[in-house]
Amino acid sequence: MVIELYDTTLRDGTQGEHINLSVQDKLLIAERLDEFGVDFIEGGWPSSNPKDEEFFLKARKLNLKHARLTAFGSTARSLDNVENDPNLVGLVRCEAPVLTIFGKTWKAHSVKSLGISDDENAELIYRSVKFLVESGREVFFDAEHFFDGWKDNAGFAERMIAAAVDGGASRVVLCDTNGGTLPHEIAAIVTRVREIIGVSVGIHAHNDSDLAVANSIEAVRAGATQVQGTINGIGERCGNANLVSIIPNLMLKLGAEFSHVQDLKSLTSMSKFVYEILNLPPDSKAPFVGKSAFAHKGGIHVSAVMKESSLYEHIDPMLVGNRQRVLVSELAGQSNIRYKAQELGISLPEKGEVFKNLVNHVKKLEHQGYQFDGAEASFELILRRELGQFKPYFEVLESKVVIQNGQEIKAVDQAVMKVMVGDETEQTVADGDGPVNALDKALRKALLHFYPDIRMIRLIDYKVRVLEEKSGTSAKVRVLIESSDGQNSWGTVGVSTNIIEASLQALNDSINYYLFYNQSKAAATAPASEALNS
Ligand SMILES: CC(=O)SCCNC(=O)CCNC(=O)[C@H](O)C(C)(C)COP(=O)(O)OP(=O)(O)OC[C@H]1O[C@@H](n2cnc3c(N)ncnc32)[C@H](O)[C@@H]1OP(=O)(O)O
Ligand SMILES: CC(=O)C(=O)O
Repeated sequence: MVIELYDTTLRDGTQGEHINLSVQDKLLIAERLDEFGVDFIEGGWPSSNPKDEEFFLKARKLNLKHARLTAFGSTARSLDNVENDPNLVGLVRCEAPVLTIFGKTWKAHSVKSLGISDDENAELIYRSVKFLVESGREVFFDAEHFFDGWKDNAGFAERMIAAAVDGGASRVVLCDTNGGTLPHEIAAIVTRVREIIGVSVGIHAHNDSDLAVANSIEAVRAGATQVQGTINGIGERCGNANLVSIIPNLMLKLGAEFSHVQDLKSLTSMSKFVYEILNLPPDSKAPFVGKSAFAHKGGIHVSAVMKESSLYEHIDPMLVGNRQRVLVSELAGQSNIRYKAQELGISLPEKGEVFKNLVNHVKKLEHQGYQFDGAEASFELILRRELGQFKPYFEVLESKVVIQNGQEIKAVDQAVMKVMVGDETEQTVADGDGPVNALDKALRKALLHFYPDIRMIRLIDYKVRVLEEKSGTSAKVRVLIESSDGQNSWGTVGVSTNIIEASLQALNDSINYYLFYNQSKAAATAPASEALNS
């Protein structure tokens, strides 16, 4: 079965809260969708705003390999003015080869929203579609609220899609506009429509019941041959059906084919690309493409996955361009440690006390508040230290932070740091914007003389979590920091009742980790750590 992929990220996707795309953003996403193999790219509603107008103007220069650009709009506003309706005229003028218009197929909408009779609504749909078809375009009809409309008054709903087909629509796309329909209802209604209509049927589902992906798949199983949706499921309210999940489910589980999607290896990078353009953080829990989609934490799972991945993975992550990961935490068993060691290229004995000791050590530390699944670099240092492969590059002998309050002049905090490297000691003072910044600066300043490369390290994220809220200001805190050298990033952790001390632990690990890899690199040992590339 060959299914048409219709992407509406650039139209319905932008109806989602916090989503805003510039014309340039839209052009970039359109090119990427084409590269991936999407059949139809709905670029926007040309007459509804100047941005979409400009997009269609500029999109004429896109060199799309497979995809056909599609413009969206509504039926005419009035039967008196169909041929001069600004929205329909705008669709014709935008020069998109395919035009999709939506019309009312739920009687309540026709009556309450448009205030017209059944005959008038059917006529509005028929004449709007016909006008566009006569302009020489292919026209798809989005049957808005079709499932709610059909359940309320099937005769009305079916009459409206028949009017679209009479007008020349080549696809009737059944829309679950309010997203409240259940999968078994979708299957039954799509089956019924296929029996009575002479054109291909599509599905456009919204996710208000968290069922948009399931509903789209049910529609395909019932014979729909076009699937509409958005990348990462963005869209009005709870979003549209997520193509990033629909595509691999259809291809890998149902054996469906798409005309231009050859393989799915670029699915994960396409999802990330769209998040990047949207300036939104990727959803780590996203099925198929999220960072956690194939991340195993429980020891039982890891033990089995090491024997055979499919025991706890529904597909091979590489098929969609993702990868398997193993996390180390208080829920780990010896298998997790063995896996991480293998990943780091560390050879360990098959059996032995070392695993047991490490598991117990990690569990104890997590009980104290450490969290290693966000701080894999700190875990790696523990592992290597236990194996005698790592010795700290420096020792902090003394640290002191002076917090200044000033109302008239800008308050600047100051840190004093004394470190020992080999037999040498170094003492420095540094000012900072806040105590942690002062501490960070003082530590680097003290070490720079010994390790000039550490000037490359940047702190890119700093998170503090209070662990025992009931203890008030004497509560333990966990500090997680993410550092980067511009190419790689790594996470480290510190825990203490003193936020400065917790921060210093995390900073310590961060610098030690960097130095370890930098020196290994110098010694031509390729770093294999996941943490370094997370
Ligand atoms: C299910 C969907 O997602 S449909 C797409 C929804 N997307 C959007 O609305 C985004 C773009 N929309 C817009 O920019 C504006 O709403 C516009 C330009 C389309 C219209 O703006 P305005 O003329 O100011 O009208 P407004 O938005 O207040 O109301 C919508 C009008 O369209 C009418 N309308 C709604 N559906 C249809 C339809 N299928 N056919 C014809 N008219 C329709 C409404 O009845 C209402 O008309 P009224 O003002 O005479 O009551
Ligand atoms: C057309 C459309 O976007 C909908 O009915 O949801």
